[in-house]
Amino acid sequence: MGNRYLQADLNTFSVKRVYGVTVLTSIFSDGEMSSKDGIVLSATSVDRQFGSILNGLHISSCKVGYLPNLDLITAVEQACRNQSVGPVVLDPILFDETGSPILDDTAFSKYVTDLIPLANVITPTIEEAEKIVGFEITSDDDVIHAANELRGIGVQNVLIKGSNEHQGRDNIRDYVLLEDGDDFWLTDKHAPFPQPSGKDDALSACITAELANGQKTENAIRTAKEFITDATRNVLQVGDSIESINFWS
Ligand SMILES: Nc1ncnc2c1ncn2[C@@H]1O[C@H](COP(=O)(O)OP(=O)(O)OP(=O)(O)O)[C@@H](O)[C@H]1O
Ligand SMILES: Cc1ncc(COP(=O)(O)O)c(N)n1
Repeated sequence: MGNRYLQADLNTFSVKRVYGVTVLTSIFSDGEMSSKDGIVLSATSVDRQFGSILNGLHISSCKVGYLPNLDLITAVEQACRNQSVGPVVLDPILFDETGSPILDDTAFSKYVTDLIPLANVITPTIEEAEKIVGFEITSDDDVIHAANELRGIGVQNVLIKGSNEHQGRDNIRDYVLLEDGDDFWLTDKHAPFPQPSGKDDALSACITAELANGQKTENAIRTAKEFITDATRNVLQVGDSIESINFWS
């Protein structure tokens, strides 16, 4: 977890009146996933963290983010499969900030085969969806095809996040394919630069929080997107250097 990513999750949970607890997989500075200076925790540590939060807490839903190696994927997969963690929202982090893949082939294969099918909702970017389904996405039809392929892997609900690179300058459109086969696009005006950080984590964290609050998946996704829209329009200037989405919009 970079120093701001985890906080974006917890700030979102708090605003949504959900009590958040965490299992840390790693520690690194913002934007330094690719550096060798970060710390990747052991599977044993992750097991113990799960043990401690599951001892006495009822977990209503669970967000899974950065998992940089096979051992951590296996540890989290086992916990999600064997423990009572509620619906799983999987936010794949498959590339570091330089665009290099994070997982080696064995770990990636495990991720796709064993972790993705456990997800109630998966929220890849277009690049992450391309990596998982194994073909390039250059059109709306490709996005829809990729979402169906992800459903084919076993994930129940898919949200593929838009990208202005693929969709033009004005709008950004996320595509949603639900378990029952219903699908829709969530369209938003592309917010002007500079972009506040935290949108990625807040989107999946908000879906997770809404599921914990008992919302149906479609409502959880729609509410989360509205939350991102509002939070992106009202940039929060924290000190001199941090431009964050505004969780309290
Ligand atoms: N420029 C933008 N204007 C409005 N919404 C955006 C913009 N960029 C991304 N979003 C929305 O934010 C959500 C998260 O998308 P994504 O993970 O691609 O963002 P990101 O730019 O990587 O986020 P961040 O760097 O802030 O964590 C999606 O719902 C996406 O549509
Ligand atoms: C631990 C971690 N690393 C990277 C990102 C992606 O962030 P962004 O969407 O800003 O690239 C993230 N959400 N969490």
